[in-house]
Amino acid sequence: MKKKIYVTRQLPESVLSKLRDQFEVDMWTKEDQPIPKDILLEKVKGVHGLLTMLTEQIDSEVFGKAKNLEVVANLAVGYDNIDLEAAKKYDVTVTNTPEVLNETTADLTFALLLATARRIPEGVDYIKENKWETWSPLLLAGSDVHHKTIGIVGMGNIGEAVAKRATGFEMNILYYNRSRKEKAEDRLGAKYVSFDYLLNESDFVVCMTPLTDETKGMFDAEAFSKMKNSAIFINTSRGGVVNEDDLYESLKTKDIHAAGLDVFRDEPIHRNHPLLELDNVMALPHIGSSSVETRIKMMELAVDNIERVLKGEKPKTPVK
Ligand SMILES: NC(=O)C1=CN([C@@H]2O[C@H](COP(=O)(O)OP(=O)(O)OC[C@H]3O[C@@H](n4cnc5c(N)ncnc54)[C@H](O)[C@@H]3O)[C@@H](O)[C@H]2O)C=CC1
Ligand SMILES: O=C(O)C(=O)CO
Repeated sequence: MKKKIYVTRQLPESVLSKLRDQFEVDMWTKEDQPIPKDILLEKVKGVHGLLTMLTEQIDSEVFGKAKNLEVVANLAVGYDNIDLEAAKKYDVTVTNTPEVLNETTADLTFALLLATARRIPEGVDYIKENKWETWSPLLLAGSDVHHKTIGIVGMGNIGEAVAKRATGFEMNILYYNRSRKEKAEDRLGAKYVSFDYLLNESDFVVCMTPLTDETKGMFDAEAFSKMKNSAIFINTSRGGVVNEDDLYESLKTKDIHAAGLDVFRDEPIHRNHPLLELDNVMALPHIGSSSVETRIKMMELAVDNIERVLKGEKPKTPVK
């Protein structure tokens, strides 16, 4: 009997065909919507492999129902949606998709930084709304990026790729990380500093940490109050690292200058969310790694991980 795999969102057949040859594959296909929890809890019964999106909470309830489960392959590098303790308890391997998305996510992070600093969306709207009457000296004047100080919180794979882009803009690079990254310092000229120093000194504060118990809400009123009034905050990691009420207050009172956000505590962010009312917020719908090439690489890696585990081999990218 073939082992069973359940995929929680419709993925291209070109990627899944590799699995279909060897396993029985079923998939949630409804209108590109996340699978409702009650259906997921039914579907996982009897499956050996689960290919999940970051929209699913894979918690002890799911593990408890999935008696045959051997592997959860998450289509993301972040795995805060998966209860690792429960996975361990039920002896299930968890895999993610690191590295293949580094450059693409760093591109988007830097694009968001540039767009927020130089007010690009406002410029686009200005023309579309037929407001442009003449060139004027301070029309939509933004903040410079080149030669400014960027502070990267979480100097991991993507943090380093962001720093690499900052070198092209001849920026002064500060970073704060759980541990010092001496190789990155040598290669990128980045300086390891304390969290407080980074907040005090940076013109751009970029968050690139995973969401963990430690990082949850680390960007709160106290952190924002330490930033310059001219500081721009960029978050492409996870919304949960930010206290969104505190961010709103800091932006509203111009305690910090602006924010570029790709991620939110609750996704999709509600259209009436106060942050979206602010002119100094640029919001994107969690598209950091979203280029066709990279998303396909992520899918291929997730498929490869599932295949390996179900064949009794070591996966390429297990979550440790
Ligand atoms: N917006 C998007 O579409 C995307 C978002 N992400 C997010 O970015 C995160 C980072 O991804 P990678 O760079 O691949 O991960 P990584 O594991 O290579 O890097 C994370 C870094 O954060 C550091 N870190 C962890 N806890 C910390 C703390 N409390 N204080 C300071 N530093 C801490 C780690 O030491 C590590 O260097 C992912 O976990 C994910 O949540 C990743 C890809 C796309
Ligand atoms: O990989 C992740 O963690 C994402 O957020 C989407 O690529």
